[in-house]
Amino acid sequence: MISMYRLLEQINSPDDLKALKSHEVKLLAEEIRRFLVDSVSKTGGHLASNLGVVELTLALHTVFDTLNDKIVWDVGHQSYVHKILTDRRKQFHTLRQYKGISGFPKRYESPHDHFDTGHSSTSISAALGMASGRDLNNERHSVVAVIGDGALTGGMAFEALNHAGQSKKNMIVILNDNEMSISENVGGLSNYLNRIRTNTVYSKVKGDVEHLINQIPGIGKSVARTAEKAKDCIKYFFVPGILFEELGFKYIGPIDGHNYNELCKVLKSCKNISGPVLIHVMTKKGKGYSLAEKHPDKFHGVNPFKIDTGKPISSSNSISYSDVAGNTLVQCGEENNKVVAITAAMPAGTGLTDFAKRFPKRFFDVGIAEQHAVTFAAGLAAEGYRPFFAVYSTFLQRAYDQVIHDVCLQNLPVTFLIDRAGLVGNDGETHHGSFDISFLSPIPNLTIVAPKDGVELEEMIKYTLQQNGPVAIRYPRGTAVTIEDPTKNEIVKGKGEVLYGAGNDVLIMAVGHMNSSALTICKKLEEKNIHATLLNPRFIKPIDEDMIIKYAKKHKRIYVMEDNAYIGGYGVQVQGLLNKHKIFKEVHGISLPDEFIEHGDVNTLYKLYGMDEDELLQKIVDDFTGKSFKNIVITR
Ligand SMILES: Cc1ncc(C[n+]2csc(CCOP(=O)(O)OP(=O)(O)O)c2C)c(N)n1
Ligand SMILES: CC(=O)[C@@H](O)[C@H](O)COP(=O)(O)O
Ligand SMILES: [Mg+2]
Repeated sequence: MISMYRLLEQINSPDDLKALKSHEVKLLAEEIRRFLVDSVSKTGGHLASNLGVVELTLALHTVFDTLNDKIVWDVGHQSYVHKILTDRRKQFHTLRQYKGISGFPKRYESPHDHFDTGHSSTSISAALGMASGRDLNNERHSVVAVIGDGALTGGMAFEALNHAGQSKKNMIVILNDNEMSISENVGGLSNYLNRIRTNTVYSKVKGDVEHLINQIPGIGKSVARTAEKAKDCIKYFFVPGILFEELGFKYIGPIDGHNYNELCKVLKSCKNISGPVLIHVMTKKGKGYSLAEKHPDKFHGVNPFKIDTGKPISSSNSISYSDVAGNTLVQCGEENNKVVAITAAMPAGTGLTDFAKRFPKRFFDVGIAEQHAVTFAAGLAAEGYRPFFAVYSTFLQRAYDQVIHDVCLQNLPVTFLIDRAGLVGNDGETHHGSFDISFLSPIPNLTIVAPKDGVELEEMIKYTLQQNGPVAIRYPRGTAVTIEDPTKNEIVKGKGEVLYGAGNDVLIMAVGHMNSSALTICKKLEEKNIHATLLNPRFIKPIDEDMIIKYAKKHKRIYVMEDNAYIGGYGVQVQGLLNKHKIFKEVHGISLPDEFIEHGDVNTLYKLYGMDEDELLQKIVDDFTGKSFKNIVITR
């Protein structure tokens, strides 16, 4: 039987690709698209972006030798074809699984991966650094950054373009323009690129200028005639890519990003151009799989799905924490017209789609620009609005100074809806929200809360509107659980709650959604005649000193469970409090170790780091029955 991947099976390295004739490469492109859809439909991952870069990646690996030439993939979610062509096709069924290949470039994974990515807009900076290092070493290889139109909206990208244009280093920036970020791309740059794509830049501006001049009473007509004569300078100023040319780049494009032969021709010629070159390629996100072409946003990041219908294999009607946040924000927006919502190019992922539809004037998608988003929110707050910036924990890391300098220092009422706090799973090291408690806790004026479930998340969002300062609310990726709450306490600043109280043996303090498994553990301990108390801190900051001291004094063993790094986490803060009150008891931190956590499904990772129910229960029981008890923070 003829294999579906007759050509692809011959490709075990880029040298095998270079041996193909161009008509064979076109057939190979079709096989790669079939392989991508088939494989990602089983594993999940980033599909549409990779379908859009098949010919581009083939051309790159035809023209360059990536054992010597260096390619940096911005975000890196579109590097699957690169991985398939560089010795990882056979492991592709392990994509993003624990101990499988990563969904992003990883230097540890292959000599063809020259820079790890995952967060957007870093590629041009990294490539310029690599080009500068090359020149200092008197080497001569090529350095290429592949950046999408979405990633180009990130401030870092402009910082790098600015520097590269002036430094005149030999490097190539390939702008992969598919008019999409995760959702529709936004911003003036995106409009500019679209004008280039549709070649209306010059005619649009010429018309605007003439209209403007003719408006000038009296002299307008003669000036218009002068301007007519000067049209060359207008034309020059608005020819495609002039923005990049003015920054010091040689602009090439726009070219068809699906025409392999044209791409090879352009790349070959650009290899020898001195100074920085920007090649503007136009591609279609999702190309070759009609459902992804029609819905590139829905097929940006997918769970395993049925190829014929595009429907997820395991569909659930469960409500996610992001849904709860978005729904609550719509409620708040109905009642308070000062409520505004901000996203940095992640409206769907952060649950803001409904708010955007309901309050288009009070919804802002700033592009992949978290730093700008935070200070933009501060500006809105200074004008009397109540901004909610919904952002993944890991991406908020990029805007740390803006949180301190522009929001908290001025004590402005901005609320950070910190989604994906804790382990996110398959995206791995670059995407886990492992550090937000550690990096936010030292900031004065900032209130930090962690709801135990979806109900409390809703209450906490509403609570922030009664506050006048900045608040950070952290919650995880995934289904919003509901924990029966015996006390049903209202939210009081700086106050936690007792979720389970059965005795003085074990005190567990669980941060946020960790309360769900902590409650199960307490009940199982009871069956083993070990009497536990469970506290839900609710407030990471201000910490509930009275509650902690009161219960710490009474209990023999103290455990803090948090899906945050141990260092700078809540557990360390509790230990500090006990020491301050001269309560010399050890606080056992059930936290993330001082390591970057690899990719894999969340349950596997929690088990690996001793944070799942069974592991934890056993450890506490061992502790009580005298078996040696390692401090739970794992150091491998
Ligand atoms: C700092 C940061 N913010 C947000 C994201 C989430 N994110 C991943 S891909 C993406 C859109 C990228 O669009 P583009 O660069 O055009 O690539 P395409 O998927 O269109 O190929 C976003 C917003 C991220 N990876 N990094
Ligand atoms: C590549 C990227 O950064 C995003 O697509 C991210 O993978 C989305 O994560 P979620 O799947 O948690 O929304
Ligand atoms: Mg794009």
